[in-house]
Amino acid sequence: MPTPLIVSDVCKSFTMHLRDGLVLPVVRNVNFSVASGTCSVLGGPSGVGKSSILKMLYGNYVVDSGQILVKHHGTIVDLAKTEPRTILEIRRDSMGYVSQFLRTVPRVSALDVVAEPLTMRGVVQEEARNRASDLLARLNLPKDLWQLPPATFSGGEQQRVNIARGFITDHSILLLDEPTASLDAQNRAVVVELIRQKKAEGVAMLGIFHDEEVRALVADTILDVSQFSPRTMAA
Ligand SMILES: Nc1ncnc2c1ncn2[C@@H]1O[C@H](COP(=O)(O)OP(=O)(O)OP(=O)(O)O)[C@@H](O)[C@H]1O
Repeated sequence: MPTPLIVSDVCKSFTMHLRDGLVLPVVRNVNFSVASGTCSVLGGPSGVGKSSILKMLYGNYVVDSGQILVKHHGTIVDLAKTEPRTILEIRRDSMGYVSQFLRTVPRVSALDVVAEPLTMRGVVQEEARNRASDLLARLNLPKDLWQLPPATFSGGEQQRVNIARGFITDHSILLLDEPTASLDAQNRAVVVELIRQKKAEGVAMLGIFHDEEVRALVADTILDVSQFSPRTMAA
């Protein structure tokens, strides 16, 4: 499959069980694909459903209907219908996600937080740590922080640990949820360079970037999510 991510006729609504089962439709008939070596950016106004789409694609939100086809171990899997065990396998081997905020684990050093996606896939610890060091250095995280757990790091430092953790793998699909939100100009430029490198390696990326300058530098396509919003359809 030259296109590792295809989203077909996906609909999603939220049911508010504490509000007498009120149903809030969020997106309808979502159709798009992301080709290898490209970065598509989800656009549209606040609340239109951009983050919800990323969360559906990562398997955090269940969809009402439609298909989310991902390339995994040489086959095509419909993530919308597959079992949780396969979703975890897809996350480990095929699809990465850089969230806006780092979920810290007590007592695990920043270096090992970054190295973990590789050790989980069987890379020996020394090599994984070397690759983690390269990325942390590239992202200008001070070396004296590498052995510390990131819980007390600043917002921008935590985000850089998170970016390093997301970019360390060779996943063929990468989802990016505002990876540059808390970064200064120097580190934003590093992230733009990392994204370009992933494109050259053939990775299919889908992201949310509110920073227009970064968006212009990385986006091959901008997908206006308003076209999938029942609210704008009704307006
Ligand atoms: N877990 C949830 N339960 C109920 N409603 C939700 C949930 N997650 C999102 N929503 C609603 O879905 C709509 C879309 O939210 P979403 O976060 O996807 O928008 P967005 O386009 O990413 O917004 P922003 O640019 O402000 O981050 C909003 O109206 C939001 O209130």
